[in-house]
Amino acid sequence: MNPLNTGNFSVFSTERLILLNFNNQTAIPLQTCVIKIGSNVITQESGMPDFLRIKSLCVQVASLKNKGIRVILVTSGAVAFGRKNLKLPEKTNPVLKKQIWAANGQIALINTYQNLFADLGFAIAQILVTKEDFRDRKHYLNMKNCIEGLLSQGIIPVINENDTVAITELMFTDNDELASLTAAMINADTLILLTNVDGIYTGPPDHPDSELIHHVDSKSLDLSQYIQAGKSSFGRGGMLTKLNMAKKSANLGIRVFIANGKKEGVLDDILDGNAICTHFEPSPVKHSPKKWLAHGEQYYKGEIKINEGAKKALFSQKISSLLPVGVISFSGDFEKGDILRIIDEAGNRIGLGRAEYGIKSLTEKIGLKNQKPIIHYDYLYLFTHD
Ligand SMILES: Nc1ncnc2c1ncn2[C@@H]1O[C@H](COP(=O)(O)OP(=O)(O)O)[C@@H](O)[C@H]1O
Ligand SMILES: N[C@@H](CCC(=O)OP(=O)(O)O)C(=O)O
Repeated sequence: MNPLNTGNFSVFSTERLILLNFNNQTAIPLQTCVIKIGSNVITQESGMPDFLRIKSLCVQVASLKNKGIRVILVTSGAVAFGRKNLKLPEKTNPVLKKQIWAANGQIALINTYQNLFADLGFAIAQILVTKEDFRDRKHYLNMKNCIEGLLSQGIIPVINENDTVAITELMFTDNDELASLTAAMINADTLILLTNVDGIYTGPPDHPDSELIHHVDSKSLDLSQYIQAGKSSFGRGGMLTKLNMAKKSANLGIRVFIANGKKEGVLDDILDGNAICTHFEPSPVKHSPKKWLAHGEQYYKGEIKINEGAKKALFSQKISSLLPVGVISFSGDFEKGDILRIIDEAGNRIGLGRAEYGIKSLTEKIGLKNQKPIIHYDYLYLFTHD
C-alpha cells in the first residue's frame, strides 16, 4: 500500500481497496459512496441545464466505478429542467407548478444521465422516492434490497424525490436529507454533497472575511451560527440542512464531504486528497438498525416516558435494553416493529427505538420486573450527538 497523495487527507489504494485517511487517523475504506448533486450544480446561472457539467460529473463517477467503488447518485434538477421546458401561467398554484415541472423535467434529467452513462459503458436505474418509503422497516428493507441488487449488477442507481406526490408534510427537507437517509440505508462509508460553493464558510461564502471550514469532528463548535438563512437560486434546503445531515451521517460513522460540484475534477480531487472542501470526520460505525432509527424521528408511532434509573442504564457504558420496569407511561397507538420515541421524566426527548411488542402487551408489563425488553439494545438509538 502506498500513499498516493498527502494533503489534509491522504489516499491509499490496493488493487481492490481504496482507503481515505484524514490527518493520519485510522484509514477508512472507500467502497460505497452516495453522491448528491444539487440543482445549482447542474444548472447554469440562467437556469438552463448545464450539460457539460453533468457530463463531467458522469465521467468522474465512471472513473470511481472503474476503481471498483459502488456509487449511488442522488440528483436534484427535475424542477429546474421542467421550469426551462414549460412556461406556465403566472397564476398557476405554486405547488402544482412544482409538480408539473418535476413530472416533466425528471424525464429530461434521467435521459441525460442515461445517455451520458451509456456512452461510458454503464447502465443506470431510476428510483423516485417519498418520505413514506423510509417509514416502516419492511418497506425500508425492500428499497435497500433493490438498491443492493442494482449495485451488484454494476448498475448506477439514480435517485430523486418523487416531487409529483411528495408535497408538504410528505416532503424531505431536501435531497440532502434523502442522500443522508440513503447513505445510512445502504451502509455507505462516504457521502459527498456537491453544491455550488466549496463547503461551509464562517460567513457568507462571497464575503472576503469568510473562511472555509476544512475539517469538522464531534468536538467542533456548532457551525449553524455561520449559516445564512437564504439559499442559492435553485436549491431548496440551503446549507443548514447540509450541515445537519452531514453531522448526523458522521455520527453514524459515515465520512462526509461538502464540496463544489461546479469545480472541474472535484470527485477526483476528493479521492486524491486535494479537494478544497469541508470534511466531516466520522464517529465509529453504528449498526444498520440504529442508522434506520437515527432518521426515524418523524415516523414514531408511540412515545414512552422512562424513569431516571432506566435513563441512567441506557446512557451507561453497559449494553442495556429498555425494560418495562423503567417505563412510567406511554402514549400513541403502536405495534411490534413500530418506532417509539423515548422521553425522560422531564419530557426531554432522549432517543428512539423499535417496539418489541405493541400497546396491549406493554399495558400488561409496564412497571413489572423480569419482563422482555420493550426496546432491544440493537434497536435503540440515543440522541447523544444530534
Ligand atoms: N456559511 C455558509 N457557507 C456556505 N454556504 C452558505 C453559508 N450560508 C449560506 N450558504 C448558502 O448555501 C447555498 C447552498 O445550498 P443550496 O442552495 O441548498 O444548494 P444545493 O442546490 O446545492 O442543494 C450556497 O450557495 C450559499 O449561498
Ligand atoms: N427533487 C427536486 C430537488 C429538490 C432539492 O432538494 O433541491 P436541492 O436543494 O438543489 O438539492 C428536483 O429534482 O428538482
